[in-house]
Amino acid sequence: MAKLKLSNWFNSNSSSTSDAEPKKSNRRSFSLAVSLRGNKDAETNGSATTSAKSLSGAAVEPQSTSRMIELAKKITQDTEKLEAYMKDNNLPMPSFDVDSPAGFPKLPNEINQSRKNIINATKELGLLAHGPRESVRWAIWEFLDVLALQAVNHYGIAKLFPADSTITFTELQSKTTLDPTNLARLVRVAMTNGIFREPSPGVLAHTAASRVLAEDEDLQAWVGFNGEDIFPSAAHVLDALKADPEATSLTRAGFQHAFGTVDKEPMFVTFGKDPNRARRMGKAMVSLTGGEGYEPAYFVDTEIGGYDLSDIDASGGTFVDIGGSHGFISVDLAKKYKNIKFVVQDLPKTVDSAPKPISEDSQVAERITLVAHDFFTEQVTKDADVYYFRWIIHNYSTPYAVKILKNLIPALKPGARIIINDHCLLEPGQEDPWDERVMRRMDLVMLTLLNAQERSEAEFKALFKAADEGFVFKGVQRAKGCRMSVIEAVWKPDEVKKLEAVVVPAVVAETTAPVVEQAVVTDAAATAQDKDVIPEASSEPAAAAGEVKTEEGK
Ligand SMILES: C[S@@+](CC[C@H](N)C(=O)[O-])C[C@H]1O[C@@H](n2cnc3c(N)ncnc32)[C@H](O)[C@@H]1O
Repeated sequence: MAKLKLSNWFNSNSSSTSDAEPKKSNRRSFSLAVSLRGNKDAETNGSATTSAKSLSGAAVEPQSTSRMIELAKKITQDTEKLEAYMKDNNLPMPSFDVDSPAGFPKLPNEINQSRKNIINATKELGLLAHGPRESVRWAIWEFLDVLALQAVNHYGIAKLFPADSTITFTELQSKTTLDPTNLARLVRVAMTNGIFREPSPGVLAHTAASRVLAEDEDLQAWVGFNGEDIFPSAAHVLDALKADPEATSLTRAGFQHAFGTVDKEPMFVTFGKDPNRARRMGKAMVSLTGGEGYEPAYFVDTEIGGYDLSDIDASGGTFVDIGGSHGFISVDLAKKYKNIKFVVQDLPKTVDSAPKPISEDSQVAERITLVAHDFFTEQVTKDADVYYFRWIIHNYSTPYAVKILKNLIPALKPGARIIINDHCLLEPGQEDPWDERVMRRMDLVMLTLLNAQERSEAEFKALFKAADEGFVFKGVQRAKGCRMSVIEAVWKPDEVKKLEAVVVPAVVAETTAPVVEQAVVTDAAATAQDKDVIPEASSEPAAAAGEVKTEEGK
């Protein structure tokens, strides 16, 4: 196998870039380079160059039928399977009609797989039918779909007329500040995505999609947060990357460049000053976590692959839900496990606004304690059995994430488990294509808003190692159908002492993992040079607003 030096990759990449600014060692590039090297090796092995490839990059067996026909057949087979299931179970067929259901019911795994196959194969077939040049030409116009949906949602157009009636554009515009022409232009683009229809010229009617947008407040918040907070921020990511190629600062992401807050405050602080915006983001998160692949049951319910806490239950142990919001995961866990004690930690405002009691079931409520705690300070709940982070670590670039883990150490007893519940990225092409699209887009959302990131298993492993060698990485597990993974380490400070006693030969193995780990250790060491210094403690008002205080208010 040909050996490729990382430096060659960086050089060849940088020579092809049009931006001439000097390139600093980019912390994220190490893991990317590892992926690139892996793919390149596969290609030089010859396997990938001799046969056709699927959209995910997997080699497709050479066949007499073309890839297009193969995909078309697959679409037919899987659609027939889905339709047969729907008919057999007296379920309504998917349709754009206004009275069609807003989504599918929970489908058996096999049928849901057919549904995913249809989504993936139609995407791939569409790209092939467009051809490369046309695909690229029109891919960049997807922002105009976003623009139309952003405007439709902003003006609440779907809510302006009843689902079972029609309205003329002229009448509709009298209910908005838009003029009829501009209203029609925006709505007609949304119509190309199945949102509204125009049964006769100048007359608007609902579809199932416009109706659900009118009815589902969490979905409105999701579209609003994405359209009005993330979309403008995304348009400024290039500015952010040019100014700070390392992209680790919480106050220099695309968000700050878009909203004029560079070096002033992290996004959560901005939101903390604007209750409407903060509320919209909160509701958007409800919409996301209620969506397919993110349901809490995937962590709680062991029958569908959830995490087993029965040994902690048997010993009446303690589970700490750090940044646990209003404790909904702990409530669900407390219903299942009757002996575990739960501590839900969050910032003071969040703790104060939690429902009281936290559950109607007193056996559940009496075992859950809510505590105001800032995870950028030393952990206050000592000797617990599990320290759990759900949707927390992906909000932070490596220097911050390392700091959060380090803050646990004074509280940890040997054997304590640290569980991160986040996306865990696979190598490109190994994920279901639909899931991969969602997860990789989420990675860019993290970059856009927070200069943060989703991580691979190697990156999580390196994160724990950079925090302390006493965190022994246990691995990653993931329930089928869930996009989130459970990433686990165990605190074993004695292992470090044992390791220190062993003389390690000075041989650098040619595996990829140490390259990534090296990169992250460098991260931690470089922290002190950052203008965005990791705080020792995050005090009010920054902490109350959901984020960290940094040097000079940055
Ligand atoms: C993305 S939400 C995740 C909430 C919950 N774990 C879940 O799975 O939905 C991030 C949570 O972290 C909390 N948070 C943000 N900064 C914090 C800090 N410095 N210390 C403690 N909690 C914090 C927020 O208030 C919020 O509840």
